[in-house]
Amino acid sequence: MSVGEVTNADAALPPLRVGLLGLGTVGGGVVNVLTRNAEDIARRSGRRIDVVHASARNLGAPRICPLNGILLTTNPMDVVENPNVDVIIEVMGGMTPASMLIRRALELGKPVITANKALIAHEGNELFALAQAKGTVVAFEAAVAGGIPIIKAIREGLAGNRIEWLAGIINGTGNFILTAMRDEGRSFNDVLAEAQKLGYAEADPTFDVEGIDAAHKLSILAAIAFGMPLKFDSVYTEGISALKTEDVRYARELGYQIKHLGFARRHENGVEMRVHPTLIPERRLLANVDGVKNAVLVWGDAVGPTLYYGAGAGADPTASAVVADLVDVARTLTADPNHRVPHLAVVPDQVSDLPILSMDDIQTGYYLRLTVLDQPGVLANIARTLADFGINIEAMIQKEASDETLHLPIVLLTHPMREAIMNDAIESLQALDEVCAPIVRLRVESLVS
Ligand SMILES: NC(=O)C1=CN([C@@H]2O[C@H](COP(=O)(O)OP(=O)(O)OC[C@H]3O[C@@H](n4cnc5c(N)ncnc54)[C@H](O)[C@@H]3O)[C@@H](O)[C@H]2O)C=CC1
Ligand SMILES: N[C@@H](CC=O)C(=O)O
Ligand code: NA
Repeated sequence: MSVGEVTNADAALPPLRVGLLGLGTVGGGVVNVLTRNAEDIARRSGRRIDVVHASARNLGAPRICPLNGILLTTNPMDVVENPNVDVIIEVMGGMTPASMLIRRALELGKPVITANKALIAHEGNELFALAQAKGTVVAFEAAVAGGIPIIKAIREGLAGNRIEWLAGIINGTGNFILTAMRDEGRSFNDVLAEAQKLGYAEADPTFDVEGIDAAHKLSILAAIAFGMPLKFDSVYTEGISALKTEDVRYARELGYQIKHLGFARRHENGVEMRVHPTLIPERRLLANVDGVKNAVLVWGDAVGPTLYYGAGAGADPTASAVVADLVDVARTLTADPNHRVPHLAVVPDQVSDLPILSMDDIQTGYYLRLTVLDQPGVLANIARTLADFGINIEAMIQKEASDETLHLPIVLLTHPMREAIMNDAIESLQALDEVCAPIVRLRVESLVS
């Protein structure tokens, strides 16, 4: 028998029959990967995996994948209810009707694989409990950082560690936009349109550019890293839409890249969770993650830092994660449900609610850009105001006034300080007579390797 043949696997078990909800970027990618790699996948699963039934809104729409042998419908519930479907893959997106369809599948005892981070972030706690009660599973590797196997890495590969913190570039569209704006000088809207064409963006791209998608993903990462329930509503969220190209330029002059970063850290008194544009020293690996690539840095007490890098969006990379979940499901379908890897990395009765720290209590360095009147004493006033709050300046650049208004930009980096104190300091700086435009504030992360 040649290496590619799967005679034994075929003989051992009947094919696993998959119902696919959604035939867009990810759904199409799943069919392509399952078709292209059918033999390898069967050898790993011990059986063939066939998509037998699929739903889409418009059956006449152009597809990126072949549809031979797949029964098609516009009604996703037909797929869920089909007794000849063993496993459901939900790659439609959105809350409704995805939530109702997944719940029905779980009620029927069918394992569900989903790429829907919005749904997991909002309803994961309930969905996991339902799956548990029905002796089945919700798998969601594709929901965080696309093709990077980060859920598996944290839940299984790092299971011996106390995870202290993690930091990640976890929105491919946002990173694609920031990179193209920086390297090609293209406009925000132009690059966003390209990300949409390439299938990277969410159906509502506000989710990408306002940080909501990254917040969904961060809440999932924090839950599995710290063994706590999903708490999407507690993630402090800022996007990239307000970011100015001059700040990207000034940050580079100071030796930093600006990335949209998600950060979660466990402290003695609670957990910090935030996503926002962040200055990262350019020598760090995370600062050099460009385009649609994502990366997640996880710090475990035993292993130290580990870094996971790869495509954060796109058809085949996301399908890679969905199909990996499918192989996991195929391998464990007949296993005792209590022997499966728990949804949130700890056994269900050990999931413990942890308090979430207010942004006032977090501590980072800051980048401030002040627009000031070009007159004597302005620098001294700024330095004195910051000193009044105990804030040290680490670096500064002062530019020429760019026009006859004599307004000039002053850019500062500060040492780490509590956010509440920095807020008060910014209010005082803003009140100075010489400061003539709203102060721009960005956060600086020096913790990341
Ligand atoms: N595109 C990407 O790179 C990634 C996407 N995801 C997630 O995967 C999911 C799917 O994303 P895409 O494939 O990009 O979306 P898409 O818009 O390309 O495809 C969605 C598919 O679902 C169908 N659909 C949507 N709503 C429906 C409804 N109410 N009834 C019947 N069919 C419906 C559409 O007809 C289409 O076939 C989303 O949850 C998204 O957040 C996750 C990781 C990466
Ligand atoms: N829109 C998302 C898709 C993957 O999760 C992104 O750009 O990261
Ligand atoms: Na992933």
